[in-house]
Amino acid sequence: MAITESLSNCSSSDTGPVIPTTPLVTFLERVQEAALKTFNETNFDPKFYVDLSLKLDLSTTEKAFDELRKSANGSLSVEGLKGFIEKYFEGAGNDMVYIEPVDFVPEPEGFLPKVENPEVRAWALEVHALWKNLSRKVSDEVHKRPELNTILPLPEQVMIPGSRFREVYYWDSYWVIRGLLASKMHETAKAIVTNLIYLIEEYGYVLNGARAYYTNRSQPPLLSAMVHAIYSRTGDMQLVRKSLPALLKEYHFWNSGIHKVTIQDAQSCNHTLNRYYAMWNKPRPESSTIDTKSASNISNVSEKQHFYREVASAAESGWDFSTRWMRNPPDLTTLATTSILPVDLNAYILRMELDIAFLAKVTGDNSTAEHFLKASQARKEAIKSVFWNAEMGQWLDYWLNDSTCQEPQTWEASNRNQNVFASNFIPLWIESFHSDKSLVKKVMESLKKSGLLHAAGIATSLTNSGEQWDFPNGWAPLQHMIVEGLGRSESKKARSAAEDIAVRWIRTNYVGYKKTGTMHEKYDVEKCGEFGGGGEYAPQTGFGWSNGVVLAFLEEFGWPQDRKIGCE
Ligand SMILES: OC[C@H]1O[C@H](O[C@H]2O[C@H](CO)[C@@H](O)[C@H](O)[C@H]2O)[C@H](O)[C@@H](O)[C@@H]1O
Repeated sequence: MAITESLSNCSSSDTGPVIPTTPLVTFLERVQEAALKTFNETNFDPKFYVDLSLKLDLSTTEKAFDELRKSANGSLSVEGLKGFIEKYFEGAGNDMVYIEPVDFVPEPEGFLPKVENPEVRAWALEVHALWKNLSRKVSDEVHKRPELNTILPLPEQVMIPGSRFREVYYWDSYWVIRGLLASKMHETAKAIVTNLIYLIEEYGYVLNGARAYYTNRSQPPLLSAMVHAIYSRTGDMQLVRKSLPALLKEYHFWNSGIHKVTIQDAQSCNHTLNRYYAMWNKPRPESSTIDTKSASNISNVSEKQHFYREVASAAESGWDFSTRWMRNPPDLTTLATTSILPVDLNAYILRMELDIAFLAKVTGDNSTAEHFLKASQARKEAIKSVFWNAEMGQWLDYWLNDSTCQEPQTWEASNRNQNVFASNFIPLWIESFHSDKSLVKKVMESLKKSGLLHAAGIATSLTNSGEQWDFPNGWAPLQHMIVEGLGRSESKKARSAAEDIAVRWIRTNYVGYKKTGTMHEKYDVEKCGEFGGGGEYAPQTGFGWSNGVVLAFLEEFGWPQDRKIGCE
């Protein structure tokens, strides 16, 4: 359903805050632009250039670049630019150095006790060993001279997703941590949380990723879920005490200003819900050349800025990019992320409220616990009233009439986005919903009929748009949240549906690994053993959250001796 006509025009002009980036990032974007023109590569990756570290200070490097351009009359030669990059920059990725995880052992005691099949066990140990490939710490050089680098000087070791993603990412870290817990690597899991807390202390929220060009947005907020998961395994009270002030600060970030919207429902009740809203209105530095091209047909300056904000806000959602955020799919220029109240974001914030209530209670802070419990009850009502569609048995994203005009907006049934996305099932992940047996039954039936379930897992959407957060791609985090929601229900049928999806997902990851020797960032749910594609960058391997979800699934469901592991 294309939503254009009913929406007023004032949403197309740009308003909202902008967090300026650093002069280094701006300079690296110039190098990126020059590299695209000069190298003319088919596989050009703009992110590579904004990940470079300087050998000398910025003004010296900038001066040398300007001189080079002047001497070449603006048109650089391949050798000239290559020589300049070699002379003035460290290689991308040198800012993060390998570190042996302190708690890695090749076969941890009590590792995946329910995995009986020897082939699967051997593979699970190989996936476990991949933590060694992904383990990094910020180099001493960066700590000495942070201004020469776009990597941020994190205090502890991290797990990176892999390949072009050479830095820690916010929401990826939740599934990395779930995998680390299955691998009994509790210290590494805690170190990741310490880094994310550091980002909240420095910036007020957890950044999309730990680079200077990600300071204008966050990502799906799952820090509370990380702390909850680690505490449940380790009982570490010190971690809880250290995390709580940061979680309160993060909660404030999401529940104030631009991220907060009030909706009046059909019964005239006001509800507060949240949306993604990046504090940026220029091309994303890591994809500057791509965004500039995408916006090339938009001539009005304010409309261009608005488009860039919608692009960055889609990146904040973690679903970059998807028809989910487009008024006229698959036209990327119609991205309207800030005009949507997303089901999944609000489920995550409900989870944050419940987690904070739980964590406050264990520290004995009953008044904070009470306050957040109340907030969670209000949000549960809001999710029911604004998103739930009983006929479809799904929670639907809600289109705001406008992203800038007066509040409260009045809820209208026609503003619900009736298209099917995996996110329509994410509330199941939250205890408040999966504890309701009849609700789970309804949602599970809906999932089965939705068209999302395929041979190799749950598709992201039903639209094959060429974007990576659409059909036929399946992503580990989405499989995990839906499976965990169904699996934690009291319904036997839901638990068996959960296991069925997990088995399909494990099989495709296994066969893909055997074929290519690596784990992938996303998979094609129509073809068992095939990795996914689409989007603005080449498919990536490594891969943090895929490894984490396979280990978490194997820990939960095991693998019997006689169950076949190949594609069916
Ligand atoms: O460089 C383009 C975009 O890449 C990131 O997004 C994708 O990778 C992330 C790391 O695995 C993942 O968290 C995200 O869901 C993916 O879509 C990055 O997060 C974007 O901000 C960036 O523009």
